[in-house]
Amino acid sequence: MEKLKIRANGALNGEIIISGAKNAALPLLCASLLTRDTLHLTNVPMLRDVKTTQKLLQGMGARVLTDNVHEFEINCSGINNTCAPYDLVKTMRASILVLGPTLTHFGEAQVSLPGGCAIGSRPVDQHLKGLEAMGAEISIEHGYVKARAQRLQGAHIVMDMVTVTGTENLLMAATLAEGTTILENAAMEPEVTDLADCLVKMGANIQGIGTPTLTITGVEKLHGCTHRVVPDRIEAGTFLCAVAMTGGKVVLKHTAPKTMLAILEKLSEAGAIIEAGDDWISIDMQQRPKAVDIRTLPYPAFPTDMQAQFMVMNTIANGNSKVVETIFENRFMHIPELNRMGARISAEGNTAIIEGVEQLSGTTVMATDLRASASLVLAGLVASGETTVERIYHLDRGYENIEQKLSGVGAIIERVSN
Ligand SMILES: CC(=O)N[C@H]1[C@@H](OP(=O)(O)OP(=O)(O)OC[C@H]2O[C@@H](n3ccc(=O)[nH]c3=O)[C@H](O)[C@@H]2O)O[C@H](CO)[C@@H](O)[C@@H]1O
Ligand SMILES: C=C(OP(=O)(O)O)C(=O)O
Repeated sequence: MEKLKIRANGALNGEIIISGAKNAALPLLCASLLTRDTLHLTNVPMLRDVKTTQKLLQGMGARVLTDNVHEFEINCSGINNTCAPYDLVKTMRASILVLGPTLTHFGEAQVSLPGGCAIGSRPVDQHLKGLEAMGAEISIEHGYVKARAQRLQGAHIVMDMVTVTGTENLLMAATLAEGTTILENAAMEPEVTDLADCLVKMGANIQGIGTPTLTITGVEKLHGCTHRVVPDRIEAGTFLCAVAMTGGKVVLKHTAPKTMLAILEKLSEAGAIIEAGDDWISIDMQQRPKAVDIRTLPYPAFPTDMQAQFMVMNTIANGNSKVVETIFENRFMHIPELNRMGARISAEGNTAIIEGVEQLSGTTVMATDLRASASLVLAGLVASGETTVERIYHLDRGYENIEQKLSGVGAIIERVSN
């Protein structure tokens, strides 16, 4: 099993290139199921979840024509199997994203139910309710969602809560449906917008992109296109938190600052000097961070995927803070591990209270989800002694070359296997 070993090495300085967003790349890859033509994606992050999606699509009959670093050409004209099996779905919940495009293009789909995971129960009822409203016949058999439809019909769907992959699934399904679909209370996350922009390039008719109401008029068929995956705002935010903790001056390149306003505002509140252009962000941190209160909410508010990283920053900040997690019911798995490193965090329900301490101390830690693992890496960058982060396969789902990127700006971090 691979681990990361980390030692504090003072301030971080230099440049980091940000990768394409995991949460955009996964639905974009699944959008290839909507056309017989080739979809050409660039700026695709080299992540475990991307490999899993590739395997999933190949298992259905997709051909990957180019699989260069950061570039995919994928063709789904030979799909001969409409099933997403449990073995792959259990390793990546985003596999549910094949449901909408497969059903609308091929008239049927079977996708293993993803089940709960470390951060919460994460049901997919809104995905299913929306597809049923569009005329799909859906049953749950032997742990699989089985869906059928001659051709989906446009419908007016009001989602009960803001769901990112739910919006993406219904959006993709509606592009080939007969008539007009209105999706209300749609997610406005930049990754949803990126998917919608790509679908429009493929010939889809979508109005209201970037708003909570998406109006999609179905077309007979979609075609191929070339699309660049939007930068990963969560990867960028994670590195900004690292610098806010260690101090120093780092420039992030290939970013999309406009998609990160809530994150950048909180970092400024913590005392960081932030500057940004169209595709770069610089952070200059010359003081101990000030504690900041956080409440996670759907975009454009503060993202749940940055909660653990801000919490770890707060552990060494000046002052006390409150972090409220409103999206997932069990997303505090990092707290016991951070407390083992000397943090003072108490949690009740969805609220954590953090008392800032001067110093954390290194030890062996592990986490059961992606961003919790990231928070432990950040803790290791400032803790005394050595920190060993175990089970880093969680990190590899969402961070491309994290140890190279951090060591490039002066961190002491290495991957070891035993
Ligand atoms: C691959 C991907 O893009 N993952 C992101 C996506 O996950 P994902 O799309 O799975 O998360 P959702 O936006 O769907 O979940 C939001 C909330 O809605 C609930 N819910 C969702 C759907 C449903 O049918 N029923 C239901 O009750 C969930 O349990 C959760 O409490 O958005 C999350 C929230 O920004 C992020 O943390 C994940 O990184
Ligand atoms: C929760 C996350 O991802 P996923 O939805 O893929 O589990 C995440 O990226 O933090």
